[in-house]
Amino acid sequence: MSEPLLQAINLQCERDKRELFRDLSFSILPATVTRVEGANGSGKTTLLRILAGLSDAWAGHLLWCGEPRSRVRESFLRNVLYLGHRPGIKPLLSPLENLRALMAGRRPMGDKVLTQALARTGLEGYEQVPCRHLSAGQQRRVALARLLVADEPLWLLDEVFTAIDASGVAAIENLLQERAAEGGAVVFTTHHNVQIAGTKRLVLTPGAVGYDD
Ligand SMILES: Nc1ncnc2c1ncn2[C@@H]1O[C@H](COP(=O)(O)OP(=O)(O)OP(=O)(O)O)[C@@H](O)[C@H]1O
Repeated sequence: MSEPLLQAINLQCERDKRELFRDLSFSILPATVTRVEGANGSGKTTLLRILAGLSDAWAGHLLWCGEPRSRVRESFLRNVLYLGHRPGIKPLLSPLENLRALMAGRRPMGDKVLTQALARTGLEGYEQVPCRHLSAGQQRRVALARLLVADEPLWLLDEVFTAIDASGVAAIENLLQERAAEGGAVVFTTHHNVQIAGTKRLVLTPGAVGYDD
């Protein structure tokens, strides 16, 4: 069996004196898709932000490729892609400019490849339009184009299906499944009814956590 990319051991998180989770342990293996589930406010976004290294409001241990994450932070950050529940798109910039910005500091990539990624998300003809003139779903698609040019082995995706139409949802389902088939690991949250074969479930409920191992 392959080694885990990410291991969480006895994670604990409290917000405003309310415990969101404790003794939360799980492993994220290559070639897997994991869905984090739970009611509104159960801590899904909080957990993804902790896993992405964007929140310090936790206790416990996180290992990246078997090493304490804090010791290999740079390597971890190079190898993880996080898309938050807001599209993170700059409204004054065009889709192409936004995609260039989302790729900043990563693998250099020419405009031709980025334009093709935008076209695959249905944004052909909108490459140069300021994003503030795009619909909510189109803005979300700009962020999703980032996935099409991603080679990071771990994707952490918070509510990326929001505002996406039915054909877009099906395309993302396929993309995540393909990603896992290529050996990548995907952890995602959604309130949508999403079907991805073989998806593991990590369920956050107050006082208890379920995980398919
Ligand atoms: N920065 C913060 N400071 C204080 N409390 C916070 C902070 N961020 C989140 N919380 C609290 O933590 C709890 C969990 O929030 P979180 O956004 O992780 O839930 P969620 O499961 O993603 O919810 P939803 O399904 O509604 O998106 C909420 O009660 C929220 O108020």
